[in-house]
Parts: sequence; C-alpha cells; structure tokens
Amino acid sequence: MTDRFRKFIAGFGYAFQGLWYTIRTQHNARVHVIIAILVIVLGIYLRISALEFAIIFIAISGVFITEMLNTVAELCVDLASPTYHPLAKIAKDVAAGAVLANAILSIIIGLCIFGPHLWGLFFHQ
Ligand SMILES: Nc1ncnc2c1ncn2[C@@H]1O[C@H](COP(=O)(O)OP(=O)(O)OP(=O)(O)O)[C@@H](O)[C@H]1O
Repeated sequence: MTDRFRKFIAGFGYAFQGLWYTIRTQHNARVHVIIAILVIVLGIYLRISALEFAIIFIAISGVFITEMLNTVAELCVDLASPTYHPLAKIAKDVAAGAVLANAILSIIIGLCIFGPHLWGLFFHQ
C-alpha cells in the first residue's frame, strides 16, 4: 500500500470519527437520526417516488450536515473563548440559527412531499 493511499484511507477513519463524535455527543443529532429513520420508513410505506426520496435525502443530509457544522462552531468557540464574550455568543447563536433554519426548511419539504400522499391515504380511499 502506498503512503498516499494509506493517508487517503486514514482520512476516512478521521471523518467517521467526526461523524460518530457528533452522534455520540449531540442530543439534537440523535433526534435527527431517529426522525430520519421514521421519515424513510414512512416514505417506503407510502411508496413515494425515487425523485421524492432524493429530495427527502437532501433534506435529511442538509439538517445533519448543518448540525455537524454547528458542533464545529461550538467547539471552536469553546476553544477560543472559554469564558463569556459577546462575539462568542453571536457565533454560537448564528450557528444554532443555521440548524433551526435548516430544520424549518426540512419540515416544509416534508409537508410538500408527504402532504399529498397522506391526504390521498386518508380522504380518497
Ligand atoms: N463563551 C461564550 N460566550 C458567550 N455566550 C456563550 C458562550 N458559550 C455559550 N454561550 C451562549 O450560550 C448558548 C448555549 O451554548 P452552549 O455551548 O451550551 O450550546 P448548546 O446549543 O447548548 O449546545 P450543546 O448542548 O451541544 O453544548 C449559546 O447559544 C450562546 O448564546
């Protein structure tokens, strides 16, 4: 195995450690995982199309990636400013706001995708 390839494989290991750290330490990330599983099961049950699934996966990954970037922001702020600082507050609040904005967008996407299917299921059978 070449040195370059070994570093490439090691990079994957570090990336998975980062992913696992987020799931292990962030309560919100674990909630996202549970909601994502429920949404995928609902999608299978309602037989949504491949395109609808693709949109749902974009929404799910968007929220999770934003949660990971929020974790990065929190760790960097804690490293740079362990004590109270107004800029540290703004940085953390903005990072948390990004997660919230993404979560709201995902709910809207979920309603657009699942709304018509659920409507059909409950009112046109
Ligand atoms: N060093 C700091 N200086 C100023 N305000 C801070 C600082 N650390 C945290 N805060 C304020 O407290 C809020 C919560 O911060 P905290 O680090 O507890 O994040 P959290 O969203 O509760 O995430 P987690 O539960 O993952 O730690 C921030 O959004 C910010 O307003």
